[in-house]
Amino acid sequence: MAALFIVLEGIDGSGKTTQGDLLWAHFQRQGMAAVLSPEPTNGPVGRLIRQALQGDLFAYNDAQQFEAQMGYLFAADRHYHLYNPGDGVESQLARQCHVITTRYYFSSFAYNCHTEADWEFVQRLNQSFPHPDCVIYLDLPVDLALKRLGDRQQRNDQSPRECYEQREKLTSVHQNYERIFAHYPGQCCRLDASLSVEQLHQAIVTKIEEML
Ligand SMILES: Nc1ncnc2c1ncn2[C@@H]1O[C@H](COP(=O)(O)OP(=O)(O)OP(=O)(O)O)[C@@H](O)[C@H]1O
Ligand SMILES: Cc1cn([C@H]2C[C@H](O)[C@@H](COP(=O)(O)O)O2)c(=O)[nH]c1=O
Repeated sequence: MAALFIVLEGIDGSGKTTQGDLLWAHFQRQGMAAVLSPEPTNGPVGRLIRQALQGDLFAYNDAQQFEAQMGYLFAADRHYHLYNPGDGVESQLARQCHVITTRYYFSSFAYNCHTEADWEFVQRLNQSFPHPDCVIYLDLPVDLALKRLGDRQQRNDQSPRECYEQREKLTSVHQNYERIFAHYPGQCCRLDASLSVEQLHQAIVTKIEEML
């Protein structure tokens, strides 16, 4: 059985981390090797991205210039994510280890594109990267996402709020996801992310087990 490259996508607060952790634990219980491998990564470019998202880095006044810079950085981080010899996706799959990533190039289209020129630009930056075996889109209404992010922020008031976690941006991101998945040719599964944690986990496991 070939190892799977599985992507979880969705707006901030949709439950990607929660579901990724549960799917990883499911694989472990089944005696299958699996790794959680999020984007942005914890590699050098990923750490730079985190600084930028927390507003600590660039002094762009123009939002489009900021997004173009982020598009380059995310593509560079994705190359590292896929091909770094230590724990890159390619080497994990070669070791028969499933890879569960929260976010992939879909997020670059969703978050870093505002014009048709942006879509073409992000397409060029990511065109050489492989499609995953399956992308699971956790579809959550923006209002519910904002509530969850607020609740999470109250519980972990140490974690800085990131620049994209606000209504107007997440509304635009949600619309971009609709466009992406209306045309995506690969294996894709859209799930209602407002389901309970356990219901959503079971739906994901059912989808993945169809592929094993
Ligand atoms: N199905 C669910 N029902 C209710 N709350 C949930 C559900 N899934 C996750 N949550 C809660 O919502 C918040 C966001 O979840 P999580 O961190 O998994 O989302 P995320 O998509 O990884 O977010 P981000 O993209 O911001 O990292 C957390 O506080 C989590 O406990
Ligand atoms: C991969 C990727 C991510 N982003 C944005 C989306 C999020 O707001 C942040 C951090 O991601 P997290 O899941 O909240 O940890 O990064 C992006 O703009 N473009 C991308 O390609």
